[in-house]
Amino acid sequence: MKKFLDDNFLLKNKTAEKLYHEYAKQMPIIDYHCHLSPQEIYENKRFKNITEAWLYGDHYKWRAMRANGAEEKYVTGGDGASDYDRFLAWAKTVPMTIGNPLYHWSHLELQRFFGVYDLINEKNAPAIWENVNAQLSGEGFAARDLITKSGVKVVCTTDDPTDTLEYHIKIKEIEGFDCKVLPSFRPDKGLEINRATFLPWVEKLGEVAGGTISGYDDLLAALESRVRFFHSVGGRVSDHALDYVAYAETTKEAAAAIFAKALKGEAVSLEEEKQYKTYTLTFLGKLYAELGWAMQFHINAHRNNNTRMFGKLGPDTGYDSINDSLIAQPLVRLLDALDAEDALPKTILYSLNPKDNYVLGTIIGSYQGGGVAGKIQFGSAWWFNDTLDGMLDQMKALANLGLLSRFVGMLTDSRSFLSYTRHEYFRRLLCNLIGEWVENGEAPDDMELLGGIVQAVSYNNAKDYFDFGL
Ligand SMILES: O=C[C@H](O)[C@@H](O)[C@@H](O)[C@H](O)C(=O)O
Repeated sequence: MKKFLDDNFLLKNKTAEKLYHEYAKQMPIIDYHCHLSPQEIYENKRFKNITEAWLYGDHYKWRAMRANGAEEKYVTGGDGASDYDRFLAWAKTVPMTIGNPLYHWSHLELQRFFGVYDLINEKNAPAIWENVNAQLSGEGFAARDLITKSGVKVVCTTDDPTDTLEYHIKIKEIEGFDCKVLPSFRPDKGLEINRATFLPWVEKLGEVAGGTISGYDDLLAALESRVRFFHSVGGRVSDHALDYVAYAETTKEAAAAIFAKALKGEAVSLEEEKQYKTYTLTFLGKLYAELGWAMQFHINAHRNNNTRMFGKLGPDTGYDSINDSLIAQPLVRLLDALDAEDALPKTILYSLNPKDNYVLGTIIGSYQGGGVAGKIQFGSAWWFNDTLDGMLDQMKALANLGLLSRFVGMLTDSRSFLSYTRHEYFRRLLCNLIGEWVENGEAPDDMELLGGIVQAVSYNNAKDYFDFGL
């Protein structure tokens, strides 16, 4: 029987072991999509205990704790629940997460950052609490230490166009911090024309862009000015949550008329919403292409399902799920509208629904070119799919349909500074997948070729693909 979480964790043959230990393991990390706070990075946040580091913002853990019957006060705090109470509730939950990546991630994080090899459970909780907190209170466990220890060379945070990016600018001045912290342009609030957040956001955009937005031309000019500002601070990626993919034939005049209706507080139909989103997103896509950015589409999330809890806790609190909208036709038409003008930027397509794996894996082949290897990417298994099965399915679909060798690889998409072990998790799976091909005679035992591909998918492809200036 294989020992739990040993050096050859997830590596089931000698070739896989060789590929991981001699090629993947030492590669740095480019985490091109996450939700870390640039302020916490700049201020070099210290964590008062493992609860703050683990449970203050991780809705993956929150979902598991709720499913395990933990009272909400132990999940998201409040009602007098102490940090130790919350940690103990998590420690009681972990053994019940067998089969969920949380079980592996939690133990990997204890091992890699704190040298703790105890199983996480109620019995060991007091000792883990004491040991880890003692380390967190010492040197080497502040936010930037955890990034540096993990070999991270780029962190792309997720930022609203109205953000001042003050912390990204300040971080550039920090001596000796060998990691770029770059903003990602996330203009969802400016696309979601039918949400309550839209008009307040337009007003704020006008303020930061230096002029009242009284029409669609003003909006587009303001969006462009913010894209160029993000670019000036080092931003090279955008990110769009397309909970459904909108496409509708339209014109600038039609989009402008729809925007004018919204400004007046008039109802905008779904068809009009699609027209507004289509024109605005293609406007942005052309700008991304001009600037050499990579455009990310995160598709088919079904968000904030629990109205009662959304009212209490807000978004990204563990009440989301997978959407099952049909994406092929609108997505092809959106991408083709840009490509038709030779203005399709580098694009990374993620869907939360694995039913879309072969749809995305084939759509990307329709728009490759421009002399850019892997220009259009099938993005890594995302959120509910960054599991062993989900990541394997995505990589196998990409290998079957496109070029796994040109994949820009994993990201954490996390709000926790301890999540970099997700890259190790991914790399082990990648090495085992390729190792099995070799052991089965489906790939040559050519370690120069395969080791090169492993290092490319682990780091070098992302280094070449994104214009991060590495
Ligand atoms: O892995 C989970 C993610 O952090 C999830 O919360 C994000 O994907 C967020 O909803 C987004 O749209 O960027």
